[in-house]
Amino acid sequence: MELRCDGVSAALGGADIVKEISMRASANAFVGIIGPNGSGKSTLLKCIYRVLKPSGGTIYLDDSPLGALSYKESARKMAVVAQHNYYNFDFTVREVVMMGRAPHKKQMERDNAEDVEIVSDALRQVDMEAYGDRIFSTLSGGEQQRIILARALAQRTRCLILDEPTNHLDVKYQLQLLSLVKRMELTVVTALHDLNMAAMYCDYIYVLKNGRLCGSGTPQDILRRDFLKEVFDVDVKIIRDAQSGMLHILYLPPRPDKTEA
Ligand SMILES: Nc1ncnc2c1ncn2[C@@H]1O[C@H](COP(=O)(O)OP(=O)(O)OP(=O)(O)O)[C@@H](O)[C@H]1O
Repeated sequence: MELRCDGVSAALGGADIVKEISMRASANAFVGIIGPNGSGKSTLLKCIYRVLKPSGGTIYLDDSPLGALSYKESARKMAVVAQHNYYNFDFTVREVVMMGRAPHKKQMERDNAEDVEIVSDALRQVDMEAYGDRIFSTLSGGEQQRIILARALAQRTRCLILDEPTNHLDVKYQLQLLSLVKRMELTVVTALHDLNMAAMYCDYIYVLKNGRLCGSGTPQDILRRDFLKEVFDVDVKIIRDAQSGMLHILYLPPRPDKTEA
């Protein structure tokens, strides 16, 4: 499944936050969106997962404009791991993951044996099968994040949208989550802060600054010293591992401002 944004803009509180963004995640590609705080990554993703209506442009899933699909139809094609997940009721973990099955069911249709199996499978994939009966709100931030991924996996979609999915996760589970998603060969669009994770997992990266696209390319194209300085205002050293060819970004502390002395 391909996901495409054609000149997408979004406004919030009367301000233009996302400005004419065009991007594409081809079938089964792992695409990262990076950029400084407030650059518009979440806002663009919210347009993609339909909690925000773009003020301009069109988003396509394959050849269907999102607006032509019902919410249920798009939820059968695209699952989301958003940044904040709160429930007003004390749902168990299993109930939360079962919500991922809703787009595949008629109103009031009961959960069947296949749903139960899919939910158990999703919990197993995120290493949380022992937590099924726990109350979701009592889990730690990282545990909740893994359950929200399980809910998205239980949706069994070909496209996955992730907004900072590694927030709250310790390094083992950061690697586990991104490796799991990568192995599944879905079309993935994810906002990421960690540039080393972006280097490891992304096939292609889009860079946002002040709501505009300011670069795109493979990790090798994008993760360059001068460009990262320009976008993030940080000094870095880029190291390429001789064996794996993998890029590592070493952050250098800011130099003291000479005028301060
Ligand atoms: N409801 C709102 N009204 C006005 N401005 C908003 C609203 N929601 C978000 N913004 C602003 O839009 C800008 C982009 O926010 P967004 O959350 O998309 O950025 P981001 O790139 O995801 O940031 P971060 O890396 O900090 O998560 C920010 O400056 C934010 O303050």
